Amino acid sequence: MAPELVQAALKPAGFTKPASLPSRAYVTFLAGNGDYVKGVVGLAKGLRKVKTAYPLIVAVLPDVPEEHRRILESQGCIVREIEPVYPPENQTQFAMAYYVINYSKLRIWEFVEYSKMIYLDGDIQVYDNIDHLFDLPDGHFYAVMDCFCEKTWSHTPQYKIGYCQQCPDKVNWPAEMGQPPSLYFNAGMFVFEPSISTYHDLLKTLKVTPPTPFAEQDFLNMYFKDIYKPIPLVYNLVLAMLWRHPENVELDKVKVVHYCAAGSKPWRYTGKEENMQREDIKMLVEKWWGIYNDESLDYMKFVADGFDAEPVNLQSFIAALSEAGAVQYVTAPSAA
Ligand SMILES: O=c1ccn([C@@H]2O[C@H](COP(=O)(O)OP(=O)(O)O)[C@@H](O)[C@H]2O)c(=O)[nH]1
Ligand SMILES: OC[C@H]1O[C@H](O[C@@H]2[C@@H](O)[C@H](O)[C@@H](O)[C@H](O)[C@@H]2O)[C@H](O)[C@@H](O)[C@H]1O
Ligand SMILES: [Mn+2]
Repeated sequence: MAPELVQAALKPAGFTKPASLPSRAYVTFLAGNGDYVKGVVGLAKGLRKVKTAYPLIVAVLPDVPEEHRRILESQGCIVREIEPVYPPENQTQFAMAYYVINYSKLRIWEFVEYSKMIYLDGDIQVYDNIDHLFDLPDGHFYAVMDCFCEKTWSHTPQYKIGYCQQCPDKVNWPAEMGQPPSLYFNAGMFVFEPSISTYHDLLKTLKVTPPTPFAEQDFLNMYFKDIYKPIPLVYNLVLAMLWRHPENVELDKVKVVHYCAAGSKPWRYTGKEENMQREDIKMLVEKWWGIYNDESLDYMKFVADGFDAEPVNLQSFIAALSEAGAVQYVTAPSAA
């Protein structure tokens, strides 16, 4: 079989990459037995639609039921159970009470079989291929800058004076308040390098860090402050930007949408909350459902379609693999 067919057949139809390629993967986090599993299924199908070359790992807490794990595996995800991570005893009022479970995201630094990973919240959708982010130089923490203008920030000095890093010239940071806040990222999407030493240091540092309203997002911003590098907003559109900083948004260029605004989770969307009747919000929610409901993106269908298109004689296929110098391939589920 022609080598180019071998390559085509090896595209994202569930084959792991030869050991020689750097091991990279997308990773998301799932907790509870509720409806966030729909978000993760949507994410897996969205990554498949944009033809990512990498798998999607789902770090699940023990409370994620077997049935949800099976659903994710049937969508080509690699499911890995993690233990919860709790912050030190505290009286903190988290911006959202459930944020306390988000510290468990820290376990993904332990996934050292991968040299580089892109973390994506389960309420994120990827509409354009972003695999090129894996090629960003090592040694930094890449993420998109957040916005401080939503009520969820009303506890902060910047909110109180109307300062936001998205428009730093609108309200100047008063000298009497010292230095303006360091650049602050949204922790719903980031590019990072798993490392056992960083993992242990994260957990050790957490033990002595009083929790704050944005939980692990605040903690990660503090921890990675010196190596944080902002990446363009197209890689994580925090929906509030649409009404808080429309001048910073070119919606047709956005590659990743983060459905984090109150009422915007597509699988729970009612349209009743503030801003949820906006045309752009309704379009983005519909776009998310279009992928979630697209059966051609279901893993088994996608793989079957991929092979049906080229009736492949398995023996000649394996012979062609060895001809092409390919190492022993093992089929492994992947979101791709
Ligand atoms: O009940 C929950 C709450 C949160 N999450 C995970 O934790 C992430 C962060 O929570 P969320 O996205 O709701 O925070 P937001 O970005 O909306 O502040 C989610 O995307 C999910 O991946 C989950 O799996 N189950
Ligand atoms: O646990 C804290 C969470 O903090 C962040 O969500 C916030 C933040 O984006 C605010 O800026 C918005 O105002 C707010 O709506 C939104 O929920 C992350 O998206 C999420 O992954 C997680 O880290
Ligand atoms: Mn989120």
